[in-house]
Amino acid sequence: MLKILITDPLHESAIEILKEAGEVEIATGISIEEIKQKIKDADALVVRSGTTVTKEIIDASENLKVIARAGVGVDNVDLDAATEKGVVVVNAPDASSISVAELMFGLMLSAARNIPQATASLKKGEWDRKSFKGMEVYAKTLGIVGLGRIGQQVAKRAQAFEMNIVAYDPYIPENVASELGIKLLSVDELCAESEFITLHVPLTTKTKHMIGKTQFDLMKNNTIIINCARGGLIDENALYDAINCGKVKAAGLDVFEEEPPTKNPLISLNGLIGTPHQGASTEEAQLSAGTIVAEQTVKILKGESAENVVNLPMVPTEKMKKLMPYLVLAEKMGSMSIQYLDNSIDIVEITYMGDLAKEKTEMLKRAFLKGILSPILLAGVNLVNAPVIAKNRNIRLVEGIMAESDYGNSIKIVARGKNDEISLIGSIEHKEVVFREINGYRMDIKPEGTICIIKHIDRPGMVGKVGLILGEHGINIAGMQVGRKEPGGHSIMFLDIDHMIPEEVMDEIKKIENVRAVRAINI
Ligand SMILES: NC(=O)C1=CN([C@@H]2O[C@H](COP(=O)(O)OP(=O)(O)OC[C@H]3O[C@@H](n4cnc5c(N)ncnc54)[C@H](O)[C@@H]3O)[C@@H](O)[C@H]2O)C=CC1
Ligand SMILES: O=C(O)C(=O)COP(=O)(O)O
Repeated sequence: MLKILITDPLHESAIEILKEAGEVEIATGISIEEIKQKIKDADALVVRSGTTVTKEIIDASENLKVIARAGVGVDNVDLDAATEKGVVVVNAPDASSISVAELMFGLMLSAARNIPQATASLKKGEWDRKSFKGMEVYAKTLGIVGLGRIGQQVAKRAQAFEMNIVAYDPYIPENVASELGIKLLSVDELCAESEFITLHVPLTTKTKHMIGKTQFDLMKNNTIIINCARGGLIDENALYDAINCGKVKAAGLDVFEEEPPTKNPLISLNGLIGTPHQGASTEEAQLSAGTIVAEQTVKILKGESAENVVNLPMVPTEKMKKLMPYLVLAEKMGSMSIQYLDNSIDIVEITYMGDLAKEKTEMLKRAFLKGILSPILLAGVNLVNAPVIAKNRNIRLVEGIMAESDYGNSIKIVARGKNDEISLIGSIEHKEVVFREINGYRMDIKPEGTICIIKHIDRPGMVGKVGLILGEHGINIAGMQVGRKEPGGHSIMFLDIDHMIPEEVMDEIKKIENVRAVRAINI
């Protein structure tokens, strides 16, 4: 009999579906040590956001085949550890979009009209009609950060309130925004123009604290900010100060950097209203998320394929084994391209060179697209769905082959965004991915961890100036390469560094004379 372990509250209908596939054990609110014990002989683990599925937990399992996340964000599941162990991870990416969008309006209207404070006063027996004067949302500007599934649902509903909608999402094609009647802005412009701001991006190294002191300083007085995505998107200390000084009239938070927010000073502020991570907690969303992942779990346990697979642990065929290092190469090239351009990609030319020109390259194309999409969509992109998601995001891909190459079996890509382009040639050396050319500069880079790319004019002392700034901030440089085409011309500097570079340090480097652009890339 198969064993299915459930460690977070799940909809009854989902439990019923799972019972048909095996013996179900429901153990919510248990410690990591208890999960490690219980998972030993489990075939499936079903969670929501309450359980952090660490490598330690995954490694403690002996039979585990599937981890099901009954919701959207898989940031609580160690995907690499699952893939390494051959465990499939599934989620339900669309199930709660409408519920989250509706909660955002609940919080927005509550904040605008002081509904929670007025209710509390009423319950105390008071009849205070003066203290809770609010503001209309009609004709006000709503700034939506992240125009994905939830952001678009929010936009549609905001139109009914006749709000003026602007958005920040550099990776969304302009026509998607214009069809929704939305003006795309930079995040700083959005902060300066909006009366209401709502966040709908995933938490990544790039989005962490994307709303901090600089953005609060740009806001109008009495801005209302709503966060139903992830706590870490807002610098909570900066929000505390912004509420206290009147920049922010009210914040409506469903999510917090640390949950539950027991020691969070924000909670005591009158300008803070909130809910305990309730975005997906509706009958409809839970029924949908629960049954979707339960059905997927049953399919995987039966050895069938499922639709919402987040990772793709494959048992490679002999042919695939040969291509495997090139799949990693293609994915890293995709990841590098999107992070370098930091904007939507319109067209990619991909050329398979050397013996790769004779291979079936469909999987390489898919791996490249997965590389482009994963840094911005975080979860839910895999080799199966990457081409469809890319098509929906208007990414055009042109493939070609070339028998001759300076680097043997290698891949060349040229990716064009709105304002810039990148070309890369990569190959495999001693089983490792190596980037051999970047924008026509010969290089020898093993793309791993954090890379800082600096475009500059070739002048004496550039390396020293950059090194000094990084050193002053305690950032260690593990390796460095500089490429130039001719003395005194355009150059490119690659730094292999130990940590992600904070935004303010990037800004300092940007200010060095003759520096043209700075990018921090995480691979
Ligand atoms: N409060 C709750 O209970 C729930 C919260 N969520 C959270 O909501 C968030 C959004 O979910 P979805 O809309 O389904 O995701 P999605 O993947 O459909 O959309 C995210 C959008 O963010 C954009 N984006 C990525 N990086 C960006 C950046 N650096 N700057 C600006 N835009 C960027 C992407 O291009 C994409 O359009 C996720 O973090 C998810 O975990 C989801 C469900 C329930
Ligand atoms: O689906 C998500 O990303 C959520 O944040 C919802 O989390 P939950 O399933 O309610 O614990």
